[in-house]
Amino acid sequence: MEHNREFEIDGNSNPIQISRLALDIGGSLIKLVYFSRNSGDDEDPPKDKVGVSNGVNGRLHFAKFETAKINDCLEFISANKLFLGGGFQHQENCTNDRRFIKATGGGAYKFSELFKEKLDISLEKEDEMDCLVMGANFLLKAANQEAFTYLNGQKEFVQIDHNDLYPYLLVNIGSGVSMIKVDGDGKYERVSGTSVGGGTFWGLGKLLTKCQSFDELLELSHQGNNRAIDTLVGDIYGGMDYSKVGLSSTTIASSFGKAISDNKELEDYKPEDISRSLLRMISNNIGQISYLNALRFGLKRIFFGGFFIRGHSYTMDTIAVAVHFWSKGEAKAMFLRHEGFLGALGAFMSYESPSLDNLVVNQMVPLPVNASLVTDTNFDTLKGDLNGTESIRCSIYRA
Ligand SMILES: Nc1ncnc2c1ncn2[C@@H]1O[C@H](COP(=O)(O)OP(=O)(O)O)[C@@H](O)[C@H]1O
Ligand SMILES: CC(C)(COP(=O)(O)O)[C@@H](O)C(=O)NCCC(=O)O
Repeated sequence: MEHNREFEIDGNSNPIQISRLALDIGGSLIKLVYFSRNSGDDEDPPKDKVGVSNGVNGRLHFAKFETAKINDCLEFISANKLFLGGGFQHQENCTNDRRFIKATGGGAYKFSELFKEKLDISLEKEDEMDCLVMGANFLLKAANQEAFTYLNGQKEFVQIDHNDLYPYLLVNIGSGVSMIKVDGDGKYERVSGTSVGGGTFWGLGKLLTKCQSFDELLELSHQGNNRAIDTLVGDIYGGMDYSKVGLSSTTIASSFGKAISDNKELEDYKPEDISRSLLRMISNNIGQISYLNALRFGLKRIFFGGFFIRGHSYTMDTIAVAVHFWSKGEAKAMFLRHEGFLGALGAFMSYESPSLDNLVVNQMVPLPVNASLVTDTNFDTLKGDLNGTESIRCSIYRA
């Protein structure tokens, strides 16, 4: 049995002690969150009011892998010995030294045997919605500069009032989309969802453009013009607005509508235009359904997470405009810097056992006022897109 073992990862010269790893194994991506206490860290541990050390400094690391390449993920965990830190054995029963990792998402069930077989690790399953909500609540309360609005190309961080956070709508855009009304810590209801999500964009986009990666497809959308394929109100109304019902000539009347009448084949359209229309169609649709659900429950704030967003300006702009348009400015779309890691963070925080490490980690959840996440100086918050393989400095305090 190896507890609190120190070892090196990432070629860093400082010994790093990994004390927690959690996974979110989704339909498209596997997300990893792990905490390291870096013994080379020159900062003093956090102290309480009377100067007693009451926490640890360290780093939260984020990484992701395509679910289809799960073997790369297993190799990463194994090569970096991420499962060897303290607390990975069942502490409440000393005779049981089964190694386990907290895991959420459908893959925690699907790949359970594979983890056992390849790494001799049991996946301790945590409910996906529980984890999403736990991760979102934690970030909204504990992390600095986490939530932001995006309108007219401007990103603006939102100061979250901890006493006025609930209720809100959490929209997680992964392979599919879940919409969750959140009323408090552990208090939520999944009120809606749609199968037209990130998997749809990537799947259809791959078929229609022959792109080989999600990033390529997203990059293409930058250069495209959706008017080449979408039918606009003006196309139907002879260049005019349909002002009586509030539709301007530039509003999309029918996504991909031009493909019917253009008498063109798929090859006649530019892949960048296809990508742009697809991204717009899906983002618009999600924005609209989200707003309708917010309206259903009288919610004014909608937080969007999930890796579909990828801090991509056009995606966020489309979603924000859809929410603004349909709500006539009443509801607000907000995005999260750690968008894709909500579930993994929730799983990370669900460890429970009485060692110091566990105690410290557990304190992150109920006592967010005392927990602060400090942004790594290497990470430019304004550029966004925490893409995986980054880390953030993190001080975790006890009460
Ligand atoms: N590198 C990538 N590879 C595949 N999909 C990606 C990538 N980056 C972002 N995505 C988008 O993110 C979606 C998955 O989001 P995520 O929140 O991880 O959901 P899931 O838990 O279903 O895997 C994909 O369907 C795709 O739209
Ligand atoms: C089944 C899921 C919760 C799985 O989560 P994911 O891996 O997509 O993040 C999600 O894909 C979803 O909510 N789909 C939409 C199903 C529906 O409400 O129609």
